[in-house]
Amino acid sequence: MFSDKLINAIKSKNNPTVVGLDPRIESIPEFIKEIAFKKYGNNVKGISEAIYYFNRGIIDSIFDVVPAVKIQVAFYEVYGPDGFDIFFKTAKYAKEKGLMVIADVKRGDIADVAEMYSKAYLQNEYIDAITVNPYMGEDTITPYIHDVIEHEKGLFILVKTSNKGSYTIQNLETENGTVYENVANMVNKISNLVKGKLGYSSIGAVVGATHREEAKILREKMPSAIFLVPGYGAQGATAEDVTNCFDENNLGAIVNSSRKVIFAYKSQYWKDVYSEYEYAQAARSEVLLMRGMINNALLKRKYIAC
Ligand SMILES: O=c1ccn([C@@H]2O[C@H](COP(=O)(O)O)[C@@H](O)[C@H]2O)c(=O)[nH]1
Repeated sequence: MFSDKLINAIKSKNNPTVVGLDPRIESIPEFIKEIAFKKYGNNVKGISEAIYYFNRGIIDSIFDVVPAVKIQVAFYEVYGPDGFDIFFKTAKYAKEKGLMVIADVKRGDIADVAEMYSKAYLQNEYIDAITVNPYMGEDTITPYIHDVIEHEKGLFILVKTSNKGSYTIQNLETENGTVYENVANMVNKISNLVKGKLGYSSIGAVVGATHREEAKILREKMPSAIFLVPGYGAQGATAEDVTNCFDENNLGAIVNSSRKVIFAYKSQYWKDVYSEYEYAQAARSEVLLMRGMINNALLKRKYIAC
């Protein structure tokens, strides 16, 4: 079952983080673009191949220390069929390296269309889980559950997103609490249908790292859901901010960082240590730093609670 596999991978790597493969062509090292453009031209094919070369470097450098990667489809979709091809090739490459693969596709549509999305992603052998948008209602989530069970896949449902604008709709008060609390109640109900041996569900929630207080409420509302937590690093959230997403066993959450890890070689912190040729080593150093910071913050929280 997806949840057992993910929790075991987090435990064995002692690392509750996921690296986001959100490649922006302008931030990819020049040497990679030169190679790819020379071979394929400075066009969507050349760009897609540059992205694939870049992703492979990152994956080779981090696969032994992180449990999973999250691939944001928008950065591939933008390059049409060539980009889409690289999206699935990246998923395959990561999977073959033993990583779990979360496809961040944020789908949401009426039930019979959702069934097609489910087939496209949850029935793909290289994808372990996807993100979905529940704001069209519970009936639009139901079609994915069959594939979650049948193919042992995972689902992360948007509950409280990391962006500032999430307040305008998700924090609206209703007679039964905020909108996001209502969505959390729905996720909790659904997640209880698919619990693994370790007590966690394969149906989890997306909870932004940028909302410390909301995370506390949500952790209580969805005790068996694994939280996928974006917003760490580039969006400003810190290791202390994410601790409320974890349960009393310091499990039950996986924190994503995309730009800050994959383009670490360009950052203030690492730019004098690594050249562009060493972009992948820089990513590894950044993710190890992130692991250390989060694990320390979790330990500190445990000691304070004792
Ligand atoms: O609430 C959400 C849900 C998803 N995301 C995704 O996470 C990454 C964040 O990238 P960073 O570079 O680490 O900021 C990106 O793929 C988003 O689509 C999110 O940010 N917030």
